[in-house]
Amino acid sequence: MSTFETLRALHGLIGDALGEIENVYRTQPGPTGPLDFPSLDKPYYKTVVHSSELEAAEKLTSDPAVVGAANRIVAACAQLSASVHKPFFQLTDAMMSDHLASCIEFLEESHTVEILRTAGDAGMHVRDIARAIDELRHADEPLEPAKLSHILRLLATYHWLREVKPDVFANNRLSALIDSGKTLEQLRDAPEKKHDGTDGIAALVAMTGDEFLKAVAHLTDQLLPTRERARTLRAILDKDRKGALPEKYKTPFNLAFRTELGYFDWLELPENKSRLAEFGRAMTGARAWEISENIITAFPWKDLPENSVVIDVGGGIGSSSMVLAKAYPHLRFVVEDREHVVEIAPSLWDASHAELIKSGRVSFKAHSFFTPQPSAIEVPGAGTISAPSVYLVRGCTHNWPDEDVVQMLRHLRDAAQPTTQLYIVDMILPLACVDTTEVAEPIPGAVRSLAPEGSPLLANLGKASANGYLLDLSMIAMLNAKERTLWEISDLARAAGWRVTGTTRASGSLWGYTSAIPI
Ligand SMILES: C[S@@+](CC[C@H](N)C(=O)[O-])C[C@H]1O[C@@H](n2cnc3c(N)ncnc32)[C@H](O)[C@@H]1O
Repeated sequence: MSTFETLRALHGLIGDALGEIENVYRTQPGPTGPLDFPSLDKPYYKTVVHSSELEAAEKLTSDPAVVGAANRIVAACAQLSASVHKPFFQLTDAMMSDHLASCIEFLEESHTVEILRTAGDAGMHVRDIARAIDELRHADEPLEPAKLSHILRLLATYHWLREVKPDVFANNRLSALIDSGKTLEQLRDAPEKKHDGTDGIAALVAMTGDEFLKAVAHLTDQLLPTRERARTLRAILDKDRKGALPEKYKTPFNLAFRTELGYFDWLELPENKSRLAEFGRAMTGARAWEISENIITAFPWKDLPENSVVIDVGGGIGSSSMVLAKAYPHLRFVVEDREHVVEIAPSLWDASHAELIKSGRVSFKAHSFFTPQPSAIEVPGAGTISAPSVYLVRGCTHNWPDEDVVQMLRHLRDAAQPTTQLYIVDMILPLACVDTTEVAEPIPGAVRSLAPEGSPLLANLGKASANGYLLDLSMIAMLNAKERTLWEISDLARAAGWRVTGTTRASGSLWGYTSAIPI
């Protein structure tokens, strides 16, 4: 294929995929004609009541056909850009992409999205935005409107806001995503409650914009410790510490935050109290990586007998258990996590979930997954059981190095009955080429490529899947851990005494739902 033929094929893919999306919308007529795709210029606030037409249009964006076509568009556009953009501009865009993350962190931390919500489509002048930020933050030093306008313009350039007219900015569909839904009064009077009772997206921005961003910046320093720049940094840290310890800079996170503690231990320091609460909220926000209904249908929950017990291992504040408990009233959930987490978890749920906790359908228990499961578990409403029907391990294996994952799964295996199932939910990273890995035992659900047969797209859909590889690097930087391929997960499970029996992928994302049974 000549380059022009490849470019034309990518262009054709975009046109075809757009046609598929239009078809889905055309077959779902709204009250005044066919539904239109949600506009990038129009904010869609989750806490505001919308017209039934807008809501239907928004809902359709999660339709599997739409998600699939949208991913092909994103992949093809990125490949086209990379092909035709001057390489130097691609390079500088990439090398300074952290600026965009910093500006989005600023947007969240300064409550600019909530301020702009009050201004509506007409937007607000940067002078007034700066004044409003100062007021909300009880600032001693006024924020410079000139700097603010440059931050907001970078965001507008990347479609994260709109510059309506010179120095006047308004929210759009992307910025509205990080709206906490709180009023300005609430933010002024109790900023520490900004993320309480929210979908956690704003908390996810706070966590990734602070901890992840700073940690990843030290990746090369940590991996290539002898390079001169890294030596300078370490010399400063060692001086602070008065004598280096061999293990202290195990992760880029340790270098960035000048700590010898692992991330989770560090989160439990008294000075990180708000970060710990934010982490729990951010995990709720991380659910947006998958469509929340996916976990409801990804495993055969409905086939489990009445009063079956699911242990949500490393379940955090219970984000998955709450969704499942609402969907399956016949099941009982025990959320196990670290003591500090389960202590605060019940207080973080709003009234609509409190009943699940009060009735005992969802209970919390302090337990480290690196210690053996108890041989008898007291479950409210189900009595004493020796092993649950299911161990659910969501978003945990990616937090740990291989040997720790084997230990975690081995403890579950040791406590399991022959009928106990293990459900692992984490990203499953495809390769960037067609997967021709030769395996002794094929796994039902494994795929060789996510791209349409014969298309010039990367087998993992490139940019459309990039968030999985970005999260992978975040895990390396924060925790010396990683996201894994299906074969890596399967090998670790086997080493711990489990056999992977199948996997499915969330529509349009890299989230994978993997089932295993005791060997
Ligand atoms: C990425 S979060 C996932 C939380 C939850 N499963 C979810 O999907 O929202 C990882 C969880 O592992 C918990 N964790 C870390 N170390 C643990 C340990 N030794 N024992 C139990 N849980 C632990 C953390 O507190 C955190 O809640």
